Amino acid sequence: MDTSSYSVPTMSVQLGQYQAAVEATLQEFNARHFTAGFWQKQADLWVQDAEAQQSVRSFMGWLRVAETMLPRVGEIEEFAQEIRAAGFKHVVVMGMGGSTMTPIVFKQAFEKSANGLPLLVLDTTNPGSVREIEEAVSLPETLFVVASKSGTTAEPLAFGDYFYARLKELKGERAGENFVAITDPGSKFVTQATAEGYRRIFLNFAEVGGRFSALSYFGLVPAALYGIDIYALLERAIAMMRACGSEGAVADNPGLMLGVALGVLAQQGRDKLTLVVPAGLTDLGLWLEQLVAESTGKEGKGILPVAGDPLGSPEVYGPDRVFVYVGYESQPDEDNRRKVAALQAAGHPVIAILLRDALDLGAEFFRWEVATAVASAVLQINPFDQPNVQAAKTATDQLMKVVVERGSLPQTSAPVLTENGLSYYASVAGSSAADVLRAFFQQAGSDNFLCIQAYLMETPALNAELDALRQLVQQRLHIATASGYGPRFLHSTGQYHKGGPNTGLFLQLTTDHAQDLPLPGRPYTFGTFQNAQAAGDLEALLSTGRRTLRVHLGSVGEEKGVAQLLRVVQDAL
Ligand SMILES: O=P(O)(O)OC[C@H]1O[C@H](O)[C@H](O)[C@@H](O)[C@@H]1O
Repeated sequence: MDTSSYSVPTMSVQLGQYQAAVEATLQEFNARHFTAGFWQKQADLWVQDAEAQQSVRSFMGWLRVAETMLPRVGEIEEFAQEIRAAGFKHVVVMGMGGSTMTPIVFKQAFEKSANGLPLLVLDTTNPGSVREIEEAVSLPETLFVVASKSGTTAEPLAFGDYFYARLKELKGERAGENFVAITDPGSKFVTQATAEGYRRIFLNFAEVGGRFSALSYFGLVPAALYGIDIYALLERAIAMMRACGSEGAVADNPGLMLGVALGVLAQQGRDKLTLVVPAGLTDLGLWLEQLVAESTGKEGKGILPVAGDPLGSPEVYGPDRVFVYVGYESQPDEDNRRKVAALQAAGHPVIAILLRDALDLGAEFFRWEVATAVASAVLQINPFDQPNVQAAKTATDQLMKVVVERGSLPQTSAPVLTENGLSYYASVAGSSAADVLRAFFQQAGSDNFLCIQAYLMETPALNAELDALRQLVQQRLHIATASGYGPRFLHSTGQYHKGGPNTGLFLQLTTDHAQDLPLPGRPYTFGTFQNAQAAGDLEALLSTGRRTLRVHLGSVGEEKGVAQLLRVVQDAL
């Protein structure tokens, strides 16, 4: 294959006063032949402890996975053809974190091609969202792709069991025809999928970690089913590999440049990677959040990707930002570009990447994977583990044990206040909801961020309300804001929240789930599972000394409850 005809997407890096510091680190890295060591998986570039070094070495399979996958394109495309020929009309990919982020990006960035199948992604335990997917498809004509590297993650197993039981009611012993697994060789899930007669099991690669798996079966199987030219995606990724030094010394390594810039900026306090994208690329933010936050957010260090923050004028930003614009060469995207230019003129560091078309995402996945690993070397941390994600999972597991034994979640401590049906749980107090919120937000320092954690059903209306809440906080407090739906963010930015610097204010939103959904074979519902995940994470946040406020919307209703909260925040700030 000749990929030499592909150039990689352009990137401009304007660092202002940080130029000299970034150049000094680049020179130092080049002087010690960092790129050569990187491709040789030299683990002491990141960590010095022998066990941690072993872990680093064992998760670097992503470096060459695009090359490994290229000869397998035919096999994946034949499979997609088989699915179309069998009469399937929909594809639902189910999983968490790295196992579903790439299909989410593809679905938004690409138009479904004429021979592709409509694609939906399920990555939440919210009963309303599960029901929404069930109602959007014709079950017998739907292919369910259960994607889990470890094969032990609770959510994908629950999704698989739920839809398998539904299909069994409709097709009896032939239910497995509608199911495909993507998992690691030898995972427990291989045994289950085999026993249940899954149509196909794609075995991925143990040495490719979840958030670095975009260019493996996890990204490529859904892409091919959706009708994307996966050969072209890989060709562009391989062009980027070469530009990043996979075949020997290179002069301007775009992954090294980006990674050193982000790492050095974070060290200098510019640790909020604020992403600016046109409408068709907003979900790239979800992918980047997972890659960057989960890889770097540990040991009190890290880079926080801020996606979906309303883009303001320079005066609303503190000196904790680096702005990264990712857009299309051919799209003017005037409003964003004008604002980014103003930010640059005001002295903020700005990095801009221009894609020719959506297939360039193949190259960008690889650039960002390299950059994340390089930034982690600057910060001297292991990019491939996620120790604090486990803490929340363990707390949730404990709570679920209680649910199994006693039939319901244990009582939490009493709220500090209940007003108009909303209950407030916090370490700060007040005689009204506005007082509680004021006290909560008064804790914010200038380099802090607000993180909204919504264990609710994602809808366009709720998204708009959460955006309005973020905008209000940004305008009144001039701090970064982030927002995520639980449990999705638990497998992504959740690592940074508990393992990164203690600069977050966490606003958790939960509800009673008036319309719940039973989980087959388990003595609990999706709603209880989701609430246990919220409670488990709250415990993990508190145990690492994080400042939290949980607002339980009870039976007020999700959109109505958040609208009410927004009005209280307006009064409070
Ligand atoms: O693919 P799985 O093994 O099911 O893992 C899904 C996700 O779960 C974990 O929480 C990790 O933190 C993520 O990095 C991972 O992508």
